[in-house]
Amino acid sequence: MIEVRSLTKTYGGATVVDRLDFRVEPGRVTGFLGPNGAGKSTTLRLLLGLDRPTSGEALIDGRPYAELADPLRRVGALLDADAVHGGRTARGHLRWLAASNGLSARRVDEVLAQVGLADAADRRIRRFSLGMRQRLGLAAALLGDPAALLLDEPVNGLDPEGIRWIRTLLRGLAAEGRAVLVSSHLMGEMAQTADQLVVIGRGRLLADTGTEDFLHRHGRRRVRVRALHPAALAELLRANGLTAEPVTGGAYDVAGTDPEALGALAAAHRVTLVELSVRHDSLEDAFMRMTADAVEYRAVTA
Ligand SMILES: Nc1ncnc2c1ncn2[C@@H]1O[C@H](COP(=O)(O)OP(=O)(O)OP(=O)(O)O)[C@@H](O)[C@H]1O
Repeated sequence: MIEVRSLTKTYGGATVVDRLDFRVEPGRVTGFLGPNGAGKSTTLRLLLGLDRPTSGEALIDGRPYAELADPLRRVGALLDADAVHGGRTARGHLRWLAASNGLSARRVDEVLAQVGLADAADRRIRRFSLGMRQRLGLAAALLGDPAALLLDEPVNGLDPEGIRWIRTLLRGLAAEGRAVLVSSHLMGEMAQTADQLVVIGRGRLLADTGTEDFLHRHGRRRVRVRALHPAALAELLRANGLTAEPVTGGAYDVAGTDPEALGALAAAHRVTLVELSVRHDSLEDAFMRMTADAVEYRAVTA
């Protein structure tokens, strides 16, 4: 199990990770989200013993990474897919990793097949596309058959087929009872992949909740309505004090009401509706709303 307790990291005077507490439970995919610079990579690096906490703890199975006797069997990680020697072949790279960690060479071919690289096993890594390097990084993470996985942006650079493949892989790994922590900027993807979301901003925990619950709490629910005569509808909404946002095609998204009430209102005023439906915010909308205050550098828009 992966756990951070009051984890804090400062660089110079800047607090990058600020008293962070969360756990990554087995059997679930936990999405690790936050704006650029929120501290996600730093947290993963602290968990993997690549940096030391200023205070607090980053634990794998109750111990700091450096104290694990057989780290590759406990936790697999993908931080930077380019951190490999380009002159090696995929098989050569994994064999070296297996040998230096006391793992069998047979396992190398298993993970190459698992990530779909069996046919490219003897090609030099420098000739690999980014997507292939991501797959190789995942193969390395899976080498020790670990109970926990820490993956930093694993879908970076993957095409839609690759993204779908990773989603299926991660869901399968969680279904096998592993704890999977995955950072990503692709909200649509996280909404489909993660059971749980840990959201941080400026190093602090903003949310640690189920994906459905997050959407329920931070996403808005609005009614999309479109009328045969948009001007008549706009006037009706205004006259009834309803907040309506115009969207494409002469439709409006209306807050603070439901389809039944809006339909009845339109009927009572003989406004003919041609569309009436409930719209839920996407995870991206909900995330943007909740992290708006925590964005370190917000783009200035005209
Ligand atoms: N070794 C370091 N020395 C000084 N500052 C650092 C160091 N590593 C990270 N930082 C700073 O810590 C902050 C958090 O960085 P981090 O990479 O953890 O964020 P992130 O959430 O992973 O961001 P992104 O989504 O952009 O990858 C940034 O402001 C970064 O500049």
